[in-house]
Amino acid sequence: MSNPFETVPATAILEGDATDAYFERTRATLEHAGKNPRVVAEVTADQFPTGEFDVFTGVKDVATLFEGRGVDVDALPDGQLFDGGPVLRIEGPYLAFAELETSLLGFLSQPSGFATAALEARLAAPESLVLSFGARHVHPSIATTVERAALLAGLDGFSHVAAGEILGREAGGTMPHALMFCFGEGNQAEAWTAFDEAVGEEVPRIALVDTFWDEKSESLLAAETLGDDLDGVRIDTTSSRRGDFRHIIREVRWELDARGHEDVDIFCSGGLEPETIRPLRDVADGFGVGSHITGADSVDFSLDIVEIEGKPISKRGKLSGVKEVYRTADGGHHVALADREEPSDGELLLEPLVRDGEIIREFELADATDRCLADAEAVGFDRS
Ligand SMILES: O=P(O)(O)OC[C@H]1C[C@H](OP(=O)(O)OP(=O)(O)O)[C@H](O)[C@@H]1O
Repeated sequence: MSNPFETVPATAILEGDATDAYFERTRATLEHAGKNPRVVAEVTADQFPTGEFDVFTGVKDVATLFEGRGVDVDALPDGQLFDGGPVLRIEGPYLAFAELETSLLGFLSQPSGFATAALEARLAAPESLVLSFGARHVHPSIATTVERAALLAGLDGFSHVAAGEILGREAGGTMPHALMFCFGEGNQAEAWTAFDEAVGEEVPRIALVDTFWDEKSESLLAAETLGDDLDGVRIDTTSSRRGDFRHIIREVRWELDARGHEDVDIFCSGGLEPETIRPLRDVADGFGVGSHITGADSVDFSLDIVEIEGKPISKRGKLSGVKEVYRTADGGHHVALADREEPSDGELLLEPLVRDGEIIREFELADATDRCLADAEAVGFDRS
């Protein structure tokens, strides 16, 4: 079978078949009527600033989508934070891109949601190791999307191997409860020893210590078993057994230190949210975050024609006319009509992405991460 998982292939996306049926009917109707007006269309989430910022990403795939199409596209840089107004603008004959709307919005909406949630986790523990562990919660075909969004928001790593091969980054992680089960209760030391003997020396020795006995007992046994080979322990305590999770971590820290294991790090995972990470960041060394990122709401972008044959137009509730968005010196997000005076301290945010079908922007993930973290500071991104 050529498509055993029934996923939409890249060829269908590029050819405009990954579209809502009514766009095909729109093409048939406009061609029948001999209409193909020159338009300006804008992608927005909120017409006016709301005071809440989101991370913009997915624009690399949008550039690929529009390559070779006879239109001009401007967009925010990858990783830019935004709050209202256009994040992307298309100019050209409407039928040059009509069917692309569905994929265009999909490429932006879900990844921007992932990246915004990942930024929340990142800023909940700025000095800690924070890893993306949520690939298991999404369809395998978008695992790379999740992991790229996590890296863009500044997370330190991720778990999905195939995504790592695409992104050019080594996937990481610790060990699953399944490994402990296969050795059985009472044989935890055998499991950790076998792991230490079996995996490459570059792999951190982080023992999972919450499977059968309490976290302190298993942590001390792991330290006694692996000695200086032990890099850390992972505590993934099920919520029904957590109680005062911070106290558990402090107790494990105390008992490890009391026995000379100050170098053994403590990692936490399991249903972690920014509000649960913040109280742990001074007692734990790292966090694995999954469902907070993968369960993020998509950013509700829509594409609206705002000018047609040079004249402003909009549907009720939307704002007509070609706009620009600016980062102001006080970290604000200013939206204004493009033909009006720009704010004196405003930095224009929309930049050329595609010109007459040619991609004219480079995409370096590290640059996007730097931009994301710098802008988060500039705007005072705070979801606490
Ligand atoms: O989605 P989140 O809840 O934030 O966490 C994702 C973590 C937690 C989960 O633990 P388990 O479900 O116990 O899986 P495993 O036994 O494989 O560690 C698994 O280790 C993932 O890496």
